[in-house]
Amino acid sequence: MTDTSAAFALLDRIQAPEGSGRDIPDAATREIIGRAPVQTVADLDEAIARAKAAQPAWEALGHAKRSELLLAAADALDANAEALAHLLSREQGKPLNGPNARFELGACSAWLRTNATTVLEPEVLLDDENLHAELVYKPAGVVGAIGPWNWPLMITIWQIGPSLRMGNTVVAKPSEYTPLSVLAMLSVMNEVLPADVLIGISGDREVGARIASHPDVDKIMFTGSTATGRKIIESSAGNLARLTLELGGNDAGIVLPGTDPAAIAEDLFWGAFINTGQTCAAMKRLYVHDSLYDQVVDALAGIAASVPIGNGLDENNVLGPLQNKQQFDIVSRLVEDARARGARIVTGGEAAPELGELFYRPTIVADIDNDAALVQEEQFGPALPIIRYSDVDEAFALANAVDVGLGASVWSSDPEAAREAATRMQSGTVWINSHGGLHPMVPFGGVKSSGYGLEFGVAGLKSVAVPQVVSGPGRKA
Ligand SMILES: NC(=O)c1ccc[n+]([C@@H]2O[C@H](COP(=O)([O-])OP(=O)(O)OC[C@H]3O[C@@H](n4cnc5c(N)ncnc54)[C@H](O)[C@@H]3O)[C@@H](O)[C@H]2O)c1
Repeated sequence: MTDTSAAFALLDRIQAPEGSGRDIPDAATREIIGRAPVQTVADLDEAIARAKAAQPAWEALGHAKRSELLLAAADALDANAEALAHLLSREQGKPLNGPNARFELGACSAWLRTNATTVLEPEVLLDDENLHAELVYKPAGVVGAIGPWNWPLMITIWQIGPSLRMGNTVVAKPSEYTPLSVLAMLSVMNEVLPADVLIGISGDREVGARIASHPDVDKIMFTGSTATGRKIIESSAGNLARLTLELGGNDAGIVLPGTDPAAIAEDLFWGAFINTGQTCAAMKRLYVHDSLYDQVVDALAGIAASVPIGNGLDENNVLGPLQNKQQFDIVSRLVEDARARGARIVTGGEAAPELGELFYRPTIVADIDNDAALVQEEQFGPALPIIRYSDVDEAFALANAVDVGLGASVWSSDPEAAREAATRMQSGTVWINSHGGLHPMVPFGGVKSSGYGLEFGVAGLKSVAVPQVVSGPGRKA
């Protein structure tokens, strides 16, 4: 096990005084690692008032100075990356190694640097004899950022980086499952940012609901479940706050005929099992052509049965526990339902209590009907149902026959066929021969009930701005 003392030093900055707050367990061992402050709606109101008061001066600093400060915040994150990764690993459960905690910290500073250096220029709409019209982008004002527990640091950065870059101030509420690592990260960034530009608030859903309905919140960046997204739409109706909603998904992958299973097996596996499957844009169901079905199932089962799983602080492990009991129960229930329906559990399909209370073995389920709950619901865990198909059109029809559309993927040895097939997927993003890869300059967002609005790149800056048309005399004036 690695040394966690630096992580505890960060924790001491933000946790509630002894005898108060809410105990937060280590996801793997269930030991209590710290106490989350329990802030109230009154605390939130006060935080929003401070953020509102700080906004004009932050905007007035200008792009160059804000960029400089955000780059300094990214440096501060890098300097504390190892400590934050340890805290994240304990609280969230993801291992330090693999595409997990250290990877998440690396993504945080990379995204922040891209935000800091991306420029949103005014757009000239018309420039003729009579009229010059352009669109300029101004900060929305105060942004309320509400995040989930699966990639808590990275998703918080996705929400706050563009917001700060554009001159908004931010009140950020982490999930009640992972408040400590997010508050610690914000405290590191606040070493270099002006006071009240970025305020963390640790509260429950009541506090989240108040952010959504608060008259002084101008923009809400929400990432979480579709059910909560719907509530936020309702709560924000009164003040018409602008919304970016990144919601749940049920991503499909389709392996087309003529693909080499050995060449894609590792990428298929990580496309589904990254972060123990607790990833919004992880592959949650895989459709494989009859001609390759057995080979793909065997290859994935071989990886699933041998991948190192256990406590995230052990450098050997690359998969950890489920983050919380609720999620553990959902995955267990869906796999049991598949078993009861006669699906074949090729590997896994059971808890791993010798590793800890919330560990579940990576699970491959074959010969499963498309209408099984494990296929139709967002299982958000380490279980991949693999559905056999013989007709490509039918595979696309089944893949699209859900009410969500976040990511999707098409796998083929023929790049032309893959490109042609890709656009048939009803999803915000479709990847070819990979699943889930994101880039800070490439927009990301969902369609259907996976939400609306885009994050990342220039589109992400627009989403935290309000456009204004400036219209004046044309060239002949
Ligand atoms: N589309 C994406 O980019 C993306 C990314 C990550 C996770 N997700 C989705 O998030 C879900 C998992 O996250 P979760 O379980 O933390 O989601 P959740 O909806 O339960 O909670 C998310 C956040 O909303 C807050 N909240 C709860 N009720 C609220 C209310 N009435 N008003 C305002 N805020 C409220 C919670 O306190 C938490 O901070 C999955 O469905 C996953 O697909 C989506």
